[in-house]
Amino acid sequence: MALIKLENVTLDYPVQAWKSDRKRASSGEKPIGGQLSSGQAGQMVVRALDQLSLTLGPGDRLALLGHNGAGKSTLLRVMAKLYAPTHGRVTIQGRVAPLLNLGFGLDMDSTGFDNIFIRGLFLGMTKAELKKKADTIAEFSELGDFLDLPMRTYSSGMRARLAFAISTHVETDILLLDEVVATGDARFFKKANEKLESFARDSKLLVLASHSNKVLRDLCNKGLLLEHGRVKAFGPIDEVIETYAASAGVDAKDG
Ligand SMILES: Nc1ncnc2c1ncn2[C@@H]1O[C@H](COP(=O)(O)OP(=O)(O)OP(=O)(O)O)[C@@H](O)[C@H]1O
Repeated sequence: MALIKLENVTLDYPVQAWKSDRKRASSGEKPIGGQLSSGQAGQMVVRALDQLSLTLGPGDRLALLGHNGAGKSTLLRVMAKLYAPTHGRVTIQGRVAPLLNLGFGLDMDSTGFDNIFIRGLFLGMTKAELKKKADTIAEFSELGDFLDLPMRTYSSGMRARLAFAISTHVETDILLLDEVVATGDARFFKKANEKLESFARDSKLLVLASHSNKVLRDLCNKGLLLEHGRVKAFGPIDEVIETYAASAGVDAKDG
């Protein structure tokens, strides 16, 4: 069973009050960031998510779209239960594997192979499960002898491969991805796509944030367009990409 239900979810980040007399060029009509305002007791906040409601079930593959700072990563973190909402309710049913930050649950001084166990345990796998799957994960990553070297010697694409290989071999119902799939090289990207497609075919639930329309079109069937933390559009992926492109004044075929 995979379910994500958000009811009127608002998330405020408290920030240090700032004071500046400096004149800055305004962003004009171009949307950027969440909403800056003063919250309770005059504390300044960035409202990253504003009264967001959404229900996703098995087979839903949701793309998160929107300008820089629209709230995509924050929404993924709320779905991963890393952040509790300031207001509203979040209901998650099923096991969740978040792949949001490539450093998360990885130890840079340990080898790639040891990190399969470190991150696997972090994602809720048991030692017995990991013993069975470690070789398959290692093979999927195609890192070969590099698996015996400390992870700090890896390029970001190599780290992404390993983190992706581990997260997608966990027995999970919900996969949350932030940009990372685009990190590997072209061939690994294709393989990663196929893995995600088979994941989605098994009626699992996928939520993915990316600025690449191609990635979103290939992997997702629904889109959610955020603007300053609010839902601007929700529906079939192609329609939402069109809406976003029209509002940003670019061609939907780009990117
Ligand atoms: N730790 C934090 N403390 C304060 N404000 C934050 C923090 N993290 C994010 N924000 C603010 O919340 C808003 C939403 O940020 P978020 O990272 O969710 O956007 P995003 O849509 O993922 O952006 P991008 O496409 O640039 O990655 C932004 O205005 C950002 O400045």
